[in-house]
Amino acid sequence: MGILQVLKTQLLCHLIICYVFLVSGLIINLLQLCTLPLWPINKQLARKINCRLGYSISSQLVALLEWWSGTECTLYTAPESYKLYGKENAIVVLNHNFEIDFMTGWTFCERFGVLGSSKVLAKKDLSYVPVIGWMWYFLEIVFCKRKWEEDRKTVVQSLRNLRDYPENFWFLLHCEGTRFTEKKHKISMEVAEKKGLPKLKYHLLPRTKGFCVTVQNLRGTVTAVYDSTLNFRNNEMPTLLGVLNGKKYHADLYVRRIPLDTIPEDESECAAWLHKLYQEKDEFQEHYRQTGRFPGAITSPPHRPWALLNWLFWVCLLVYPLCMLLLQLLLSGSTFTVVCTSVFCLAVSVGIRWMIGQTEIDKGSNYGRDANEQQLKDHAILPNFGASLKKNH
Ligand SMILES: CC/C=C\C/C=C\C/C=C\C/C=C\C/C=C\C/C=C\CCC(=O)SCCNC(=O)CCNC(=O)[C@H](O)C(C)(C)COP(=O)(O)OP(=O)(O)OC[C@H]1O[C@@H](n2cnc3c(N)ncnc32)[C@H](O)[C@@H]1OP(=O)(O)O
Ligand SMILES: CCCCCCCCCCCCCCCC(=O)OC[C@@H](O)COP(=O)(O)O
Repeated sequence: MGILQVLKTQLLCHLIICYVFLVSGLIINLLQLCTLPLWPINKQLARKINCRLGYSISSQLVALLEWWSGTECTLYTAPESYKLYGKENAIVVLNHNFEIDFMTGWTFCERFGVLGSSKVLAKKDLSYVPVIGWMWYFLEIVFCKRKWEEDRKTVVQSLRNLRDYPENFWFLLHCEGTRFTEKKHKISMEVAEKKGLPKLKYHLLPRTKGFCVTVQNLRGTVTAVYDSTLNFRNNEMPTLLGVLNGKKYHADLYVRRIPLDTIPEDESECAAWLHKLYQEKDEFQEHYRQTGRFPGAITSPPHRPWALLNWLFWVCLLVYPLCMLLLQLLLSGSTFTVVCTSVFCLAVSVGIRWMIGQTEIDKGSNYGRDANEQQLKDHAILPNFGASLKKNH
C-alpha cells in the first residue's frame, strides 16, 4: 500500500474533508439565502446564480469520488445519443441499488456539464439534511412524501415551475421509490404477481405515478428519457465511507436515449410502458451478470478539472484558519475553552456521521416494506395480504 493510500485511510484526513464540506456548504447555503431578494426581481438570474452555488457543493462529492477514491466511470451508450448528452433537457430513469448511486449520477452530470442544474424527485426527508437538503430548496428540487394523495398537487406544481428553467437539466427519477433490499424485493414481487405483472429479478416493481406525471408536465420542456442502468464491477456494493477511505470502485452505466414523443400520453398506457421498460432493464442486468458488461459501445466521458479546482479552493480557504484557531486554543492554556472546543468538534462529527447515515441502505426507510401493508389495504388489491405480512414479521 502506497503512502498516499495509507494517508487516505487516516481519520484526520476524513475530519478535514468533512470540515471543509460542512463549513463551505453552510457558507454556500448562506449565500443562497442572500439570493432570496433577487428572485422577484430577476428570477432567471437568481436561478443561474444558485446553479453555480449548488455546483460548488455537489462537485465536492464528485471530486471525492473521482479524484480522492479514483473511482472510474464507464458509459455504455450509442454514439449518436452521446452527442446530445448535456445539450438537451432529459428525464433520467435509474435503478436504485447502491449507497453512492447519487454520487455516481452527479459524476456523470459533471462530465456533461449539467451538475449545477441537475434535478431529482426526492423524498421529503432529504430536504432536512443540512447543506445538501438546504441547497436543494434553491435548486427547485421536487420533493415527495411518497403519499400520492398528499404529493399530487405539490409535485405537479414543482414540475410546472421547471418549464422555463434557464439551464439544461437532467431530472432524475428512481421509479422503484426506495433502495433495493431482499425484503423489499420479495414484497414488491408479491405485488407484481397479484397485479399480473412479470417478476423482476434485479429491480423492485416501479411506482408509475411519479413517472407519468413527470412526462405529462415536462412534455415540451424535456426531449428525451435516458433509461439508465448502473452497476459496479466485481459485485461491489460501494459505500460513502469506502469512498472516504480512498477505495477505488468501477461504475458501469448503460444509457439508452428514448425520444419523449414515443412515450404514450394516456396514463395507464404510460404506466404499462414503464413496467415494460423495467422488464428490459432487468434483462440488461442479467446480461451484465452473465458477461460482465452492458450492451452498446463503450465511452469514457472525459474528466473535467472544475470539481477538483473548486475543492482545492475551499481547502485552501478553510484549512489555514482552522489550523490557526487550533493553535491559538492550545496556546491559550484554558481548560474550559479546550473542553468546549472538543465537545463542539465531537458534536459536528456526530452530525456528519448522521449525514453519512442518510446514504446507508441498512438505515433506510421502511417504504415498500412495513408501510406496504397499509398501502395495499388502501388500494384494496390484496384482501388477505395484510394478514400474511403480519405473520411474516
Ligand atoms: C448520460 C448519463 C445519464 C444518466 C446519468 C445518471 C444520473 C444523473 C441524473 C441526475 C442526478 C440528479 C440528482 C442526483 C442526486 C441525488 C439523488 C438522490 C436521491 C434521491 C432519490 C430519492 O429520494 S428516491 C425516493 C423518492 N422518489 C420516488 O419515490 C420516485 C418514485 N415514486 C413515485 O413515482 C411514486 O408514485 C410517488 C412518490 C409519486 C407517490 O408515492 P406512493 O407511495 O403514494 O406511490 P404510488 O401511489 O405510486 O403507490 C401505490 C401503488 O404502488 C403499488 N404498491 C404497493 N406496494 C408496492 C410495492 N411494495 N412495490 C411496488 N408497488 C407497490 C400499489 O399497489 C399502488 O399501485 P397503483 O396501481 O394503484 O398505482
Ligand atoms: C465530502 C465529504 C462529505 C461527507 C458528508 C456526507 C454528505 C452526506 C450527503 C447526504 C445526501 C443524501 C443523498 C442520499 C440519496 C439517497 O440515496 O437517498 C435514498 C432515497 O433515495 C431512498 O431512501 P430509502 O427509502 O431509505 O431507500
